[in-house]
Amino acid sequence: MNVADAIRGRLVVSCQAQDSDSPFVDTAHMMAMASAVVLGGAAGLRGQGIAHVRGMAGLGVPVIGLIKRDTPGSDVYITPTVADVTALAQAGAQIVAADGTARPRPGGEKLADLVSAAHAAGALFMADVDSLDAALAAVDAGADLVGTTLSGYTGGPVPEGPDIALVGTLARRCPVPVIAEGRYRTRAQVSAAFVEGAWAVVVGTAISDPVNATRWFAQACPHPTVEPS
Ligand SMILES: CC(=O)N[C@H](C=O)[C@@H](O)[C@H](O)[C@H](O)COP(=O)(O)O
Repeated sequence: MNVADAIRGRLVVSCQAQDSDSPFVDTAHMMAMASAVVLGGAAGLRGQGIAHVRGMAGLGVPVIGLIKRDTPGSDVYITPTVADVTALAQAGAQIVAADGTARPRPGGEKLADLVSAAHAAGALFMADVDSLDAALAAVDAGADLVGTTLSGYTGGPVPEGPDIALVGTLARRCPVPVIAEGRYRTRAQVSAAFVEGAWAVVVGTAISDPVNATRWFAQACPHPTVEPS
């Protein structure tokens, strides 16, 4: 079975430490989290950074790897460069995810350069997009999968819920698997994405980030939470 087929119709869990002071920055702690979600039925993992990707690659399910890094003069922060793509594939990511928006990349590199680097290293390429236009351009550049990961994050306020409508639009217009990702918090949202044609759904924060998930619940309480400094 190829890697894309292994996640078809199934849940992928993104295991990322969103806060620099999260205990899950530590690779051993993150491997405990990743092992737990595999035990619970995650058919794939999405991981950030070489150390975490290398660890997750030993857990027996496909890994979507990315590197988040700020780059001077560019808004692109998910796997900005060709070198990042190669390093992730060499660390064991069978799918490398990178920013697939129309925003200029650092160093003038093109999306097609990143796709070629992934393929040269034996990995598939997932374009994290924010729109139909970006998805179509990514497919033209050779992307193997497109994800709605960056919808809501490239301008204006970040919406509360996932962009399920974009999943449907991409599924109808793109000849590659469409991965629903970004702000999936409930089982109903996951089911709705599959109805719209999602190939797989990625859930992150709601499952694997207890720091931010705790904040959501704490904010619903009548007394404000004072977070430890
Ligand atoms: C926008 C961006 O940088 N998204 C990142 C992509 O890898 C992660 O921070 C998200 O946690 C991931 O996409 C899963 O989404 P959610 O945690 O909402 O389920």
